[in-house]
Amino acid sequence: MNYAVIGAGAVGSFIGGLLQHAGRSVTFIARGSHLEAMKEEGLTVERDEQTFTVDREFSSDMHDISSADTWILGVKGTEMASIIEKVKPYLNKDTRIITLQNGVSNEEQLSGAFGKDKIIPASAYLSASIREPGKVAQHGPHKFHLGALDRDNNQLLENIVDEWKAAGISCVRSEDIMAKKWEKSLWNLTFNPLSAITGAKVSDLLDDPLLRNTCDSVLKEAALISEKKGYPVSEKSAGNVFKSAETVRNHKTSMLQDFEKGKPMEVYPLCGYFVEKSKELGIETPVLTTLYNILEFINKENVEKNREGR
Ligand SMILES: NC(=O)C1=CN([C@@H]2O[C@H](COP(=O)(O)OP(=O)(O)OC[C@H]3O[C@@H](n4cnc5c(N)ncnc54)[C@H](OP(=O)(O)O)[C@@H]3O)[C@@H](O)[C@H]2O)C=CC1
Ligand SMILES: CC(C)(CO)C(=O)C(=O)O
Repeated sequence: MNYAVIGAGAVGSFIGGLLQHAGRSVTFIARGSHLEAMKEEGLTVERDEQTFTVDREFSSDMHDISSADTWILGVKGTEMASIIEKVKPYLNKDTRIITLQNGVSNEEQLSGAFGKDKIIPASAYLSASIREPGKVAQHGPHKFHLGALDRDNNQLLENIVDEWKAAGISCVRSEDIMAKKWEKSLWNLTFNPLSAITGAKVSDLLDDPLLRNTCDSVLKEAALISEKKGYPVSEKSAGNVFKSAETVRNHKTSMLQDFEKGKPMEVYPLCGYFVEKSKELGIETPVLTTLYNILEFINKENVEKNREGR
C-alpha cells in the first residue's frame, strides 16, 4: 500500500511515522510550524520504548496525495467538509480512505461524498500529541479497530491490518466497525462536553458526585439514541464506559485540550450530531441538549477570542 496522511497532526503523524519507519511509502500532508519543522528535521516519533525519526515526504500540496492508494484522514471532524472538497480531485477507483476521527458523523459525510466502498472507518484509542513542531509523542497503550463498510474491501482491510501490525501499530479487524465507533462515541459524549464546559479532568468527573451524576444522565440519554440507531447498549457496556474512564483518570479530554489551546472543539461530531439524531428520532435528551447549547456558545466565544488575540 502507498499511504498519504492527510492532516498529519497527533494521530496521523503517529501512524504515518510508524508505517514509514517499517519501510512503507508515506506522504504526510501538514501545515504551519509542524510542517516546516518536519521539512527541516524530519518527523520524530516518541513512544515508551523507542524514539526514531523519519525523513520524508512532507508537503502542504494536496496534489501529492495522488500517487497514494490508501489515505489516512488525520484531520479533526471540524475540517471534514472542507477537506472533502480539497481531496475530491485526486480520488480514483483504487483509493480507500481510513477515517479515525472520534464520533460517527464523519463516516456519514464521507460515504455521502465518495460512496461507502471508499471508506474504512477506524476507532482510535490512544493519547497522542504534538509535543513540539516536528515531534509526536504517544505514551502508554494504544489500539485501533479497523473495519470495512463494504464487504468487497475485506481482503484489502486484512492487508492493511497486517501492514499496520508489522509496523508495530496495535490494531484489530472489526466485523462491525460502526458498532465500535458508537461504543467509543458513548465515552466521548459522556465525558468530553462536560469536561470542556467545566475544565474538569476525567478524575474530577468521576469523583465529584454531582458531575458524575450528570455524566450518568448523559450516558443514559446517549444509550437511548444508540439503541434506536441499531446499536443497543447493554448494562455491562454502559458500566464499561465508567470502568475504562478509571484507567485514564489523569486525562484531559481532547475537547478540553482543544478549548485550552483556543482551537475549535469537535462540537458537532462529538455532541451536536447526537442531539440532532435524538430530535429526528423523537427521543428526549434534556441533559445532553443543555450541554450542547452551552458548548456551542463557549466554542464560538473561544474561537472568536483567539482569532482576535484577546
Ligand atoms: N490525539 C489523540 O490521541 C486522539 C485523537 N482522536 C481523534 O482523531 C482525530 C484527529 O485528532 P488529532 O490527531 O489529535 O488532531 P490534530 O489537530 O493533532 O491533527 C489534525 C491535523 O490536521 C492538520 N490539518 C487540518 N486541515 C489541514 C489541511 N487542509 N492541510 C494540512 N493539514 C491540515 C491540522 O493542522 P492545524 O493544527 O494547523 O489545524 C493538524 O495538524 C480527531 O477526530 C480526534 O478526536 C481519537 C483518539 C485519540
Ligand atoms: C479518551 C480519548 C483520549 C480516547 O483515546 C479520547 O477519545 C478523547 O479524549 O477525546
